[in-house]
Amino acid sequence: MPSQKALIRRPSPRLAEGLVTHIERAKVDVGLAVEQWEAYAEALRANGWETVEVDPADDCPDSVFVEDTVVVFRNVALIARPGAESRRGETAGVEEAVARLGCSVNWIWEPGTLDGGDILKVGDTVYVGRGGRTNAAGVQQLREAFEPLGARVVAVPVSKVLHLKSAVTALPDGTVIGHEPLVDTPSLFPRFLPVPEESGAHVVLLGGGRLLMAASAPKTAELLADLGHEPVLVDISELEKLEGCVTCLSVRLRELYI
Ligand SMILES: NC(=O)NCCC[C@H](N)C(=O)O
Repeated sequence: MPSQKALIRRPSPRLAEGLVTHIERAKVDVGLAVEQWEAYAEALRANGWETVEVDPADDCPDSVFVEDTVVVFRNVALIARPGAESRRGETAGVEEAVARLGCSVNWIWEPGTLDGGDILKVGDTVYVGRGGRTNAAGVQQLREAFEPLGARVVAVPVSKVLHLKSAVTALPDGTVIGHEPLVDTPSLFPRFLPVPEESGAHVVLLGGGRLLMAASAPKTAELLADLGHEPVLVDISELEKLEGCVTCLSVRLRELYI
């Protein structure tokens, strides 16, 4: 049976000190952020996902954005080497969690840097954003790790947002969606659908046509509902103040057979 597990990580009490790169810093209400994170986790569970909490990393302000620390393809978990030094302490706990779940573990090594938020999987195609956090050595190491497993790795420039998946994600049918002003090269994707809001570009595939999306993208939710999808909205406003998206708050383990 394929597993339906999702890794999540409780926000650090130091969350408000998290990094901000492409937007102005705004005051984060940590109590509200924790409530929003709990509602996000509940939405995953209500839609058939078993949530698995990685041990908290209270000294790492950005640790709630667990997606950035690992990329899973088939049964292999590639432990990232975050482009921001302040996030490197996040990976040890995640390595332990994926090993406990039965993944084979591999690593990005110095001088490579790679953030999980720069990876978008569409079937066996693995898009990787070469931007502020993922460097050329990281892209090369990703190829070496996943191409032997059947992945086709496609590198994509990212210059306008933090991560590739801040700019684009994909619908269940493989159509890539993005807010065009923030996508460097939409023509790189075989099917591209522009969406009207920045956070509308972020969808988590829950299964059965359901899409977990941020409440800050109501027009996109309407557009996608009109195309026969089923948006499930969650308010993550406090996490958005730190450039977080619905995608970066979990790692779905879809292909792990256990
Ligand atoms: N995958 C993601 O979009 N991650 C968001 C990370 C936000 C965090 N404040 C950072 O700058 O690393």
